[in-house]
Amino acid sequence: MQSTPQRKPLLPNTTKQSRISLSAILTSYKESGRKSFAVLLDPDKVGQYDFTETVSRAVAHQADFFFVGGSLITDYVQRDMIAQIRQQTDTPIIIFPGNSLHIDPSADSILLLSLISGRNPDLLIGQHVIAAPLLKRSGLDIVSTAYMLVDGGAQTTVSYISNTMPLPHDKPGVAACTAMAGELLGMKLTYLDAGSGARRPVPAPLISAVRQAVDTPIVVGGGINTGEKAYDALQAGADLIVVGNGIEQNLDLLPEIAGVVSSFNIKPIQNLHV
Ligand SMILES: CC(C)=CCC/C(C)=C/CC/C(C)=C/CC/C(C)=C/COP(=O)(O)OP(=O)(O)O
Ligand SMILES: O=P(O)(O)OC[C@@H](O)CO
Ligand SMILES: [Mg+2]
Repeated sequence: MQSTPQRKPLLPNTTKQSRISLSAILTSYKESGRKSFAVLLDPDKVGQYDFTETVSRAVAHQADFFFVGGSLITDYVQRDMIAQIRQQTDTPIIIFPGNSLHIDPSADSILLLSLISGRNPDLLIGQHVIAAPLLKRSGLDIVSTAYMLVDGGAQTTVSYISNTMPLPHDKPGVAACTAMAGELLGMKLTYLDAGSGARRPVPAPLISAVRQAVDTPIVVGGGINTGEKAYDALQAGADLIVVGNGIEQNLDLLPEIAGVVSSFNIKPIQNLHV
């Protein structure tokens, strides 16, 4: 019998290994009670504000992560943006993708979002099938994420683009069951998002209900544009908060957010008497 000749793969397997595991970092932070914050940089808005200034201020105020992404990306700037952040800092860069076109191996991690609050099969599994071979080769740290949109008081870009209905903001039980399903399906992070620029952020009772329902780290974003809103989300059980528009519009929000986050991280002084 003739043996089939072994074909050489057209492309070599990637040798790049991501330097981080975001879910391991967030899980260990959660276990030690440490809270963190990420600054969201939208490649579509790069010409609209001084992006390098935002990065250096975020670094000065010890932002834990940079999220890079948007529902739409209308120009080829994402890669340059990542390179620019790398020039300024070692802070991990996480892609927050709107679709499979946004995969870029030059980042550290990518949130593999499955939009489990909606019933759009393309965003539950379709994009993932298309992206799987590229993701496998990318060397990126891939973070399986239960992504849930929560009604933030107005139509947001994400709910329009995703053609999905967000979870009702006053039904914490529905949110808790949805988050539980995501965790049982093996997703490593739970992300509650009121949508970028939301009029009202994810309500505290809804965050608390999800906190009680799952053990995964919880990320909360959308409409966090004051220190008080950041405090409320963290106090209700968020492990990581994500701030985009608020910082784009007002850099002075950065020290405020950083102050709130670190107030949760200051441990009470131990009793030193023996
Ligand atoms: C399979 C891969 C690689 C990705 C799947 C991607 C999925 C399922 C995305 C879910 C739906 C979606 C469109 C998410 C986008 C989230 C995001 C990056 C929001 C950032 O805010 P913008 O929506 O750009 O807000 P602005 O209106 O403020 O620009
Ligand atoms: O732009 P903002 O309103 O901060 O929202 C960011 C949010 O989409 C991240 O979850
Ligand atoms: Mg955008």
